[in-house]
Amino acid sequence: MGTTLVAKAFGPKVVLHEVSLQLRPATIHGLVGVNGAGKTTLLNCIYGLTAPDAGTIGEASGRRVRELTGVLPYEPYFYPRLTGLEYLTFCRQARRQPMVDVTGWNQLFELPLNQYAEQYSAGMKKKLALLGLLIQDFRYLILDEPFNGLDLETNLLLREILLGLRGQGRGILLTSHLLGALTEVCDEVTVLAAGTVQRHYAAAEFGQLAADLQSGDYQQKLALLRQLL
Ligand SMILES: Nc1ncnc2c1ncn2[C@@H]1O[C@H](COP(=O)(O)OP(=O)(O)OP(=O)(O)O)[C@@H](O)[C@H]1O
Repeated sequence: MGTTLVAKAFGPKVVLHEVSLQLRPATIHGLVGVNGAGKTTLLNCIYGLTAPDAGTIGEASGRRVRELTGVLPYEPYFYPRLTGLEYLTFCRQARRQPMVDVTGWNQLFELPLNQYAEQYSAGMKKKLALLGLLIQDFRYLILDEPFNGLDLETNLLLREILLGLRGQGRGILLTSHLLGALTEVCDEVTVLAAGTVQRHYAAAEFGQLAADLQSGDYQQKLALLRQLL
């Protein structure tokens, strides 16, 4: 699955300039970049939540990306007066699949599934949205900041879950601002800067990624910080 030369502007503001990116099966692909670089916009274009102005998005089989892909938004939203369990049932039924037993999965996440989801804490909402993806059978997953807001134990569990899904052949595209989480789980990382692909790093180049992040601009900011403190 991938994008070719995708461009997107909001009014006069060009947010994506001809971005091309490939998400392969059995691969965890990290998308990083400073705040405002265009990561969420790109994910939204891939999933079809935002219409790109130019470029193509597609999958080798020709099937619609949305049919094959589950998405975890940065801030999951739940309808009012829907319990956690009702939300999970809705996830399955929306794709014409019968409900499954979620007891095992919920032993991992320990959610109060009989309570209204909108009353969950931020981390609990993220866990519920993840659970909604895990009980479906997506070939690809798009996860916007999946580690953010999860407690320490669930963060560790999520890393194992992602590696397990990769082992099943699924392709996972995720954004994160946590270098450690990225380098531990990703097979490759694409750095987006001001709406263009700045560089693509294979796993063997992750040392260079860390070095690049700490050079140039960052060193100037450190010098400024030393004056300010
Ligand atoms: N609906 C919109 N209308 C106008 N501008 C938008 C819209 N959505 C995003 N933008 C702008 O597009 C740019 C990229 O935003 P985007 O959310 O894709 O960045 P990001 O890389 O995901 O950032 P972050 O790391 O902070 O989540 C920002 O300058 C943002 O203000």
